[in-house]
Parts: sequence; C-alpha cells; structure tokens
Amino acid sequence: MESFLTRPKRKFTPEPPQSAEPEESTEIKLALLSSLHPKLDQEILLDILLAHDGSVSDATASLRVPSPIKKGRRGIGYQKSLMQYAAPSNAMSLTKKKRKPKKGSTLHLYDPGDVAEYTPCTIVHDFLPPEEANELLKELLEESKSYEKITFKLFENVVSSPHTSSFYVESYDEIRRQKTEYHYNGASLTDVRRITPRLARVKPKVQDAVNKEVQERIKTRYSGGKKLRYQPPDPWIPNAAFVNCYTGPQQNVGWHSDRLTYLGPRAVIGSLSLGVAREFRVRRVIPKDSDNRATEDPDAEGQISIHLPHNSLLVMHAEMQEEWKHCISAALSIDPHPIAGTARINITYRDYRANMHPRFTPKCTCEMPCVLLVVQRKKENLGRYFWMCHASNVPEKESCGFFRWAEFDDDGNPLPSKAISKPS
Ligand SMILES: O=C(O)CCC(=O)C(=O)O
Ligand SMILES: [Fe+2]
Repeated sequence: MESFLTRPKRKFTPEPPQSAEPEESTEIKLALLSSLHPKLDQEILLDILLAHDGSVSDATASLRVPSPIKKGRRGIGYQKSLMQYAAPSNAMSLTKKKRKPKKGSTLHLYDPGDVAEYTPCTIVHDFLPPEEANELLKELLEESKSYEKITFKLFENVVSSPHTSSFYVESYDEIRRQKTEYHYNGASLTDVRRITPRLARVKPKVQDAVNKEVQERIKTRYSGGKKLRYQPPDPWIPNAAFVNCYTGPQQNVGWHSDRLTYLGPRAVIGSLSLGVAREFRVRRVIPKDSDNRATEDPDAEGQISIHLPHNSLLVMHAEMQEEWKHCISAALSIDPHPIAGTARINITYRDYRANMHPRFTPKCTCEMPCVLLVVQRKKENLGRYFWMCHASNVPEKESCGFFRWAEFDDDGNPLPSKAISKPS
C-alpha cells in the first residue's frame, strides 16, 4: 500500500549505479498524476502521460483543459469464466493455449480458474460465512469513518492519496514499535490501531486459506513443484493488516508494487475484499535492455482486470511484488452494495518478518533504516534486491545516495551485506 506514494527523485539525488534502476517509473508518475486528477480514469491519464513524454507537470498542465472521456468503455460487469467461450469437447484447449492480453487492451477475469491461470494471484469467492463477512464489513465501515487520506507534497502542491486507510497490529507494544521504529516513505505512521475483535477472528481463517493456496501454487505452477528462490519455506503468519476504504467509484490506488522492506523477498499477501465489487488490475513489468525503448510503454502487454466481489480473498503469490504491478482503478460505474452503499473495504493481511525489523537492516549515511527495492525493469541485474536511502522517496529530504546490493539466502533470510558501495 505504502509504495504508491513514492515520488519522483529530485534532481540533486545522486544516481544509483547503472545496474540498478531509476525510481521515477511510469507507474509512480501515473500514481502522482492520478492523485492530482482523481476523477480521471487511469487509462486516460496513462495516455496523457505518454503523450507528454512522461512529464507529470506537462501532463497536469494539459489537463487544465478538460479532456474528453472515451465512449463505450465498460464498467464493472459480470461474466462467469473465459471457459464459457470454449466448446465443451475441447474445453481444456483454452487453458492450454494461454491467451495474453494485447497491448493496450484489458483481459477481464472473474473465474478463480482463470485468475490462477493468467495472473500471479488466486482468488477464493464466498470466503467467509455470509454473516461473518457482513459483520466484519459493518465493523470496518464504522472504523473507516475516522480513516484519513495520506497527504504528501508534490512540487509545490500538497496532494492526498485517492482513498483512506489505517494500519492494524496485534498489541499495544506493537503499535508503539510501529510508531517509533518503522518508517513509511520516510515518516512514521500516526494512525496505527489495535486489531479489532472481528479482524482478529478472521485472521486464522485467512492464514489457513493463504497457506493452502501457496502450497497448491507451488505444487501446480512452480518449476519442479518447488518454492521459488528466496521464498520462505515456513508457514505464512499474518501479524499486521492495512485496511483501505474506497468510498466511491473514483477512489483508487495507483499502479505500484508493495514495499518489501519489512516483508522480505517473495512476500505473500492475503487481501480480503468487502462491499462494492471493484477491479484489481495487474500487469507484468516488462524488463528492457538499456537501449530498448520499445518496451517503455508499461501497457505493452496489456492489463488484466481481476474482479473482486464482496467476501472474496485474493492471494498475491510470491512472484507478484517483484515481477508485477497492481492498482485499483477508478470505476465509471459500480453496483451499490446493500450494506456498504458505494464503499469498498479491503484488508491486506501481511507477515512482517522478525528478521526484517529495521534493527537488522542497513542504515544509510543519514542514519535512517534503508528501503528494500528490487530491479524490475532492467534486464541487467533483473531480480536483484538492493537497499537505498529512504530519502530518495521523500520530498524536501535530501538523499545521501546510499546504495547497497541486498543479499539473501535461498529461503529469503538476510545475509550480512558486503562492502558499502556509494554511487559515484
Ligand atoms: O484495495 C486493494 O484491493 C489493494 C490495495 C493495495 O494494493 C494495497 O493496499 O497495497
Ligand atoms: Fe498494493
């Protein structure tokens, strides 16, 4: 959740080595643009951003003139499965012949089989007994009345995230630790709450379901039926939850990957949706050679839209944060939910790993714990993790330019890092 608020690096930030990647990616610019123009659809904003050679300020300037909304676009709809388009006699051929979304297009997925087939996620519909889901939704709608938008500074403007959120942990001690020891975008969280009784009751169910889905994924999808490199072999135990609230169709979250700083490599996230159905869009990050401009269009492989109805559990698997981006796109229309009206609540349960506590991770020259990032775009060093000064992402803060490759064992445990290498 936290990483969509990262901002473009300012001019005086030292460049990381050539082998790492720059921070000002298109999705970050898109997230910023979307924060400034929350009423506009992300696809339209992406077009405008690309038309202005990736300049957020030029794109923003052009938006002072109202832009036409594309006609004939689809809102959230209902469709059972892509399998319905296959003839019964050769139903399997559809799954065997994987259909990729094309450049600029969106493949809409509703069926759990399709989601597992086309994306690094699995989905469980009707996850909780209906009454339990409704009670949890009511509890969190009440809680969300006091959630706040995260505000941040962009150029000379103060902008806010286009939705509200809060963070829940298991004890008062943990609240204190979160407020004093952990950092998000260079600041401490101010709104950290004790897990509510209903969130606590649902947690073991999410834990069991996620662990089952992870085992199934490894068995059926990963090469040799073995976990991925850097994926922890031990069970996933959620100990924190971000709760997001989207009060209306225009509230959204821009393209991002979730930060791995406290979750470690190959993080798995369990995401429970309640209330209004919304589209969770995903797209693979396409690595490029340094001279390959053709793949700079982030939409080159198209997008996949996973439709998240009330009471569905989405598992983001170990390949998701490193290799894919996701967002909740603004909707043109929604079907009101009988309890939530136009609102959607989303809970992302996360496993904050003890060995990724900031006391164990490198500090930069400004004496702040670093952020953990991964090379996603450049083919050179693709998938390598690195630590960077947190201030690279914080406006009004000067980065010390700290950079160090992060080393992990095969199970994702951090290894003592070697020499500090400052970019030249
Ligand atoms: O609302 C959602 O389903 C996703 C939210 C999200 O991506 C996040 O909290 O990181
Ligand atoms: Fe996220």
